[in-house]
Amino acid sequence: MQELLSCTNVVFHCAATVRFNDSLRHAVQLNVTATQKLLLMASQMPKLEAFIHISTAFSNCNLQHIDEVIYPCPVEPKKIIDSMEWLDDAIVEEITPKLIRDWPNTYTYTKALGEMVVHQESGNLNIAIVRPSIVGATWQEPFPGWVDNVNGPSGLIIATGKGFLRALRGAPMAVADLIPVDTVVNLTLAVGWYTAVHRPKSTLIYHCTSSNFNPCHWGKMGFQILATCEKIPFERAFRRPYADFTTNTITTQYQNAVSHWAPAIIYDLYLRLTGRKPRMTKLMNRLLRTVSVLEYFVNRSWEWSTNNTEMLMSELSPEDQRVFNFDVRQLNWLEYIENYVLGVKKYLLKEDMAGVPEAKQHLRRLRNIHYLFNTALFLIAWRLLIARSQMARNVWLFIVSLCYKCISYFRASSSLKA
Ligand SMILES: CCCCCCCCCCCCCCCCCCCCCCCC(=O)SCCNC(=O)CCNC(=O)[C@H](O)C(C)(C)COP(=O)(O)OP(=O)(O)OC[C@H]1O[C@@H](n2cnc3c(N)ncnc32)[C@H](O)[C@@H]1OP(=O)(O)O
Ligand SMILES: NC(=O)C1=CN([C@@H]2O[C@H](COP(=O)(O)OP(=O)(O)OC[C@H]3O[C@@H](n4cnc5c(N)ncnc54)[C@H](OP(=O)(O)O)[C@@H]3O)[C@@H](O)[C@H]2O)C=CC1
Repeated sequence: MQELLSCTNVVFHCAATVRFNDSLRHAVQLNVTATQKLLLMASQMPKLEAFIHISTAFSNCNLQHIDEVIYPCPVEPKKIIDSMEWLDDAIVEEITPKLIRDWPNTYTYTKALGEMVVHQESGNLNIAIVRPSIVGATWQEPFPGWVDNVNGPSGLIIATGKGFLRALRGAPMAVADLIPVDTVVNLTLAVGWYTAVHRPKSTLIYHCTSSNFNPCHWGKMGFQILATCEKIPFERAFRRPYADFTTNTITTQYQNAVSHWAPAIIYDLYLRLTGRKPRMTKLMNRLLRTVSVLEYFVNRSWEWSTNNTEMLMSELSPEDQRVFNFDVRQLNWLEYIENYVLGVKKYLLKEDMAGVPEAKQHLRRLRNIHYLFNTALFLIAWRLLIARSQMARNVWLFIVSLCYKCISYFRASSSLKA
């Protein structure tokens, strides 16, 4: 502690819980109280030049247009921190929806409270806030596509590539504000430099977002994820990668029943019959729970103003602009997403490129099983229909007699030619 207090020049405060469904108590502890404690600690650092707080572009996701300001919270963070001291877990659980109001989860709500704490308790500290949007794999450094956790889209890319996720409630034309992790790091370092050297009079907020500079949509992103999974498939897929966006509750429920639950139940039945432990329904349950907490962000678009980020870019020397590049106007989304999917394959799934031919062969087998299964299903349905309906029987007789006549005609015409 003594060494930290006496030697630190710049604090980058990134630590947080990023789980959307964390209990309010835990999220407040990590994202609000810890921020307060770190500010207190920072105020005892004589050599401190800058304190950079990492928030999220979604800390005000209850608004549609977000400016580079700290918005007031309905209940003072201090009151929330105090109440966590004496309220028991059951009561905290009960009042959570009332406290978080139109924030979709405890994560975004407590990140907003964290910003307020920074604003109220910064004292004489030289502070800046960075708000990244949805952090994705690297764009350039140390190499394209590097990723090390399943947060954000990465987990859903795995689920899509392995053929588990077939439909997602989302708006294909909604803005997908993804930002590569190396861009976030570069911008954060540049903010550290600017804040320490230029010492702005007020706390500056930097939106580390892409849509203002180079917008991309979920439709385009989903399409490229599928195209890459087709070209370089993941190993041992459950089904062929195919997915689509659904737009209303009825189609979502239909897709969940037909494309998610039915295959999982059938597969588990097959596992049981072959003496193995069923696991697919459990996995599907977890996947759909994850989807349900993420889909809020795939159904809406936000606008972030980026004046401070643009100002920072113009303040850097040409050499620093190159070394600490955060200009996403140069980013090619299709190339980036392809590298992202390959990074997920390599660094998260630990799959080797040497296994690609076998993975492709596996997809061909899955396609044949799919055709066979659909044909069998159709024949069974047809057979049941014929047994029950006179009209279906008449149609069936008509088709059979038509086929018979065609065959007789071709036979007769070929024997005439001979
Ligand atoms: C025209 C063609 C169209 C084609 C369509 C194709 C569709 C293709 C798909 C496209 C992908 C689109 C992706 C959209 C994703 C949008 C993401 C938006 C995110 C907004 C971010 C806001 C920015 C931030 O500031 S926050 C940082 C992001 N935080 C997170 O992502 C955290 C998310 N995770 C959680 O909240 C929890 O972990 C939760 C709720 C998922 C599960 O919690 P639970 O308490 O049940 O258990 P855990 O112990 O936490 O985890 C259990 C288990 O799940 C794994 N897991 C965690 N997160 C994910 C994930 N995102 N995806 C998959 N799996 C996940 C976790 O690792 C655990 O696994 P174990 O094996 O048990 O360890
Ligand atoms: N991922 C995203 O899409 C976005 C993330 N952010 C923000 O970026 C920051 C980093 O997030 P991300 O890297 O995604 O999340 P991770 O969960 O990967 O990282 C969180 C970090 O916080 C540390 N941490 C958690 N709890 C504690 C604790 N009690 N004491 C000390 N350290 C702790 C973790 O340390 P350890 O590894 O030792 O557990 C880890 O290094 C967060 O502030 C998040 O709000 C903002 C926008 C988007």
